[in-house]
Amino acid sequence: MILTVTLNTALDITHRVASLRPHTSHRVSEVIERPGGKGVNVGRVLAALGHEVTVTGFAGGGTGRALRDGLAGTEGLTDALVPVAGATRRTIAVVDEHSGDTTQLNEPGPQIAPAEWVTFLDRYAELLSGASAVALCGSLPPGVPVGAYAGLIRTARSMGVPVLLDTSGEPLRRGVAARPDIIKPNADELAELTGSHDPLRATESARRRGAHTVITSLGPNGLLATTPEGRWHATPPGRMHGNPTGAGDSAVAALLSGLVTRLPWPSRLAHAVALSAATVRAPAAGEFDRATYERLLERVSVTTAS
Ligand SMILES: O=P(O)(O)OC[C@@]1(O)O[C@H](CO)[C@@H](O)[C@@H]1O
Repeated sequence: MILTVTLNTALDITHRVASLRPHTSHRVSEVIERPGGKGVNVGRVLAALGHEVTVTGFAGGGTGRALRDGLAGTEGLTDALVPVAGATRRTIAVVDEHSGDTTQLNEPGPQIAPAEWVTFLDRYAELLSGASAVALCGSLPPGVPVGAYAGLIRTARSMGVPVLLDTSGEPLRRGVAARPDIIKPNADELAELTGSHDPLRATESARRRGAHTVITSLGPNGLLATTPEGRWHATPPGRMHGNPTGAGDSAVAALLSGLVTRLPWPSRLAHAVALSAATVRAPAAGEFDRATYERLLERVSVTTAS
């Protein structure tokens, strides 16, 4: 089983508008509501790829109920979310159909009480004992200590479970110092972590700080991977138009899938780029267009980076 952790789960609302203009009102042409938060999206994609996956983190209130209802019945996915008194947040993605741009509004999330955090830690250790890999994903809700991911990484490492971290800011900085197996920042998050805007230098700096492998997402330009076995740049054949929300989560799903099935790095990266691009073609995060995924897989270019 692959375990994904989303401490700040979300009910993702996607609104489509003809053209987004500040200071005006808009008619929404379509509303999509889906269970979300980065690790939840990773879990949904992994389940669609045929993996057994367990999602944990927190869920509460009416939004938490809607999120859990949305997960129920997903084949291969087990809901091990810890109930909390506060309400799960909503995140709003507004897709501008004219420009193709997406604007994201992410609420902060519910206050997590100290006792709820302790309950989560117990559940996490229990779940890890049956996990082949774990992904720690997304922002932290209020009340969760800023060093939370560092502690979760240390627990996973002490139990011999490979751990991937996908977060930003101070939680990323502290998490990296706990030596995760893989981090997957985007170029801005990596620059913030290392102070360097040169992606190759920045990945080396992140590795010196503790990350074993750094997979940097370069948006439409693919992925740059710096691993103990080598460095690669994987690029899609062309630019995809659609909703990019969740594209990074699909890359994480492919990296975990490649990790547990022991795919060589170049193939892992090809899957990650193709799946990511296929997610842009789907209406919401946590979903992908299978035909696009299969078509692109043959056409992703993976070259050695120097
Ligand atoms: O606020 P966070 O935790 O950083 O990101 C949350 C979020 O924007 O990320 C996903 C897309 O990656 C969405 O499903 C989700 O709502």
